Amino acid sequence: MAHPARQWTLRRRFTRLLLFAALIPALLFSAVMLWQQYRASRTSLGERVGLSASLTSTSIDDFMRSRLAGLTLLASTRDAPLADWSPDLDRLRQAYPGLTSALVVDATGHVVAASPAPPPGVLGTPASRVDDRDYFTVPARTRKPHVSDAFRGRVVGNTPLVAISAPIVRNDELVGVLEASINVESFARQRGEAFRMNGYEMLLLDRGNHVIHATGGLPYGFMDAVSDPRLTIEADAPSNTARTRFEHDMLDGSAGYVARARMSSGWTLVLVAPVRNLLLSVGRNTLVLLALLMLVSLGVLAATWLQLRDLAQGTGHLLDTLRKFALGDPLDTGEQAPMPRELQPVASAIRDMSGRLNTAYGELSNALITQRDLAASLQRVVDDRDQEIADRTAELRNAVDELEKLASIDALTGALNVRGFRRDIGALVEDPECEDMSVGALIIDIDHFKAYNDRYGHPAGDTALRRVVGAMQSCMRGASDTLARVGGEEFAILLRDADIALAIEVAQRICDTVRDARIPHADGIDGVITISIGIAAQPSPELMDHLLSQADEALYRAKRAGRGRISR
Ligand SMILES: Nc1nc2c(ncn2[C@@H]2O[C@H](COP(=O)(O)OP(=O)(O)OP(=O)(O)O)[C@@H](O)[C@H]2O)c(=O)[nH]1
Repeated sequence: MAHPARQWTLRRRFTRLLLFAALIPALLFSAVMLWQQYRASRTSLGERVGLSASLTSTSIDDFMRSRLAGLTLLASTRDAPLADWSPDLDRLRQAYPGLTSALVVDATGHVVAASPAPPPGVLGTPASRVDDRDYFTVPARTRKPHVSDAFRGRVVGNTPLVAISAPIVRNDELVGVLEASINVESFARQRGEAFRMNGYEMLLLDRGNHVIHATGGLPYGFMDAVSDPRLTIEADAPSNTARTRFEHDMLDGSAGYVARARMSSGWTLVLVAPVRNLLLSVGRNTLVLLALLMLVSLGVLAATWLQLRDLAQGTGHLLDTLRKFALGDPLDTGEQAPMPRELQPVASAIRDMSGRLNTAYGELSNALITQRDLAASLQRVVDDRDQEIADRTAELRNAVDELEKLASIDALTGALNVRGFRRDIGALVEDPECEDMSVGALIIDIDHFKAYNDRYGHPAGDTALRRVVGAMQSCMRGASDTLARVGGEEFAILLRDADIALAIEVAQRICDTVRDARIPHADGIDGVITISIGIAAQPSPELMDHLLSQADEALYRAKRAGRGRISR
């Protein structure tokens, strides 16, 4: 079975083409680009986080070194008794912002001067002993400046602190330690917030891997011990060297880069950069790209739909024009109609075609008129010929009928001859309406006709024959009776619808009429021509030869009985 042709529209096909030929490749291309961008960004993130860790650790080191230099200078140059250093401590704190407090500790670990000034009565008490703090014990032991681990203030406040300290040595003897506490917030918070704004987390660990500072995204507080080996760095690592690794399970399961840098103070700076932010960035780029693609596609679709609409209007106008032209209207390809220039050649072609069609139509009409005239004249000739043939046929038929008639009639007497008689008998036998019709037959012979010819001559014999026939015909009932000359002076009469009685009646009348005609015949009966008649009849036209034979036998009997009579 033939399938109907598939229907499609330019707009739907163009939409599919745009989808398959442009949008899907664009999406694939975008996916590859975004994947490459993600890979490059990931690599770049690793490099950046390492560099940032290195720079930040150096920056914090510089911060500490600059303050430690001031502290060392003061510790090595001041000659006044330790208890009188409070004004120097104040100046030191003014010169180096970020110093929360400054202390002068004697060689036994007692605070002897402080800035800001402690509550009255604190100095000189056990509460002012700091000989358990590393910022005292280390410089006292090593006679070198020192940067402490994290601790909380005891004498002045309870804030998260680190300390820098320098030994006070006079004449090669330790007389005390100059110490300054630095609020961790002063050098760590701003840096940490800057990193957080970029999606990083910052962790600053002291030598014992206790937290000096941790940004809000990390699960650590001040002085918490950090044992995660991915965040710490071995003790013998050189300073200012960032070590960056990619870890798969950081910060609540997110993967990310971890950069660790050992500082000259012995602290460790850790930066964690989760790639989740990269994924968010890639996701944002993806959304922007998709939105851009969508806008471009919608723009292309809108432009194409408008073009197709204009094209459809133009072609629709041309089709209307052609339809009207086909219905007989004059052609108007729309000089005024809005039509794109691309369709103008089509309109021009239609105009040319219509011109040729009009010319061809005119020529065809003329040819049809000529052909119609020719056909009419030919028809007239044919009609004339037909009429002529019909006339000739009628004449021939009449001639044939005449010939037929002549061939059936005896030329001497005008009665039917044997051929005509046989034809009548045949028609009677064949006629179904005469199937049950009784028929009678008379066989008639002129008596002593040889003698007549002998006495009066043959021409007189012919005349006598014609007179006898005339007499017999006068006795017949009409068209239903047939008279035929079946021999030289022998006749037969066929009587339709006649039984034997009627046949006898007609035969007797004929016999009497011929006698009464009184045609002189000196050798005949009573001096006139007489006839003898044999009669037969039967109830149907069947076996006509038998009927005629019976009549012939009856004639024989009439002759033998003396002639001039009838016999059955
Ligand atoms: N004039 C003339 N004579 C004819 C014609 N046809 C036949 N005859 C004659 O008719 C005669 C018939 O004679 P036959 O047959 O002997 O019979 P018949 O003399 O009539 O004697 P029966 O019939 O016995 O009374 C012959 O002499 C034929 O020549 C014809 O057309 N014209």
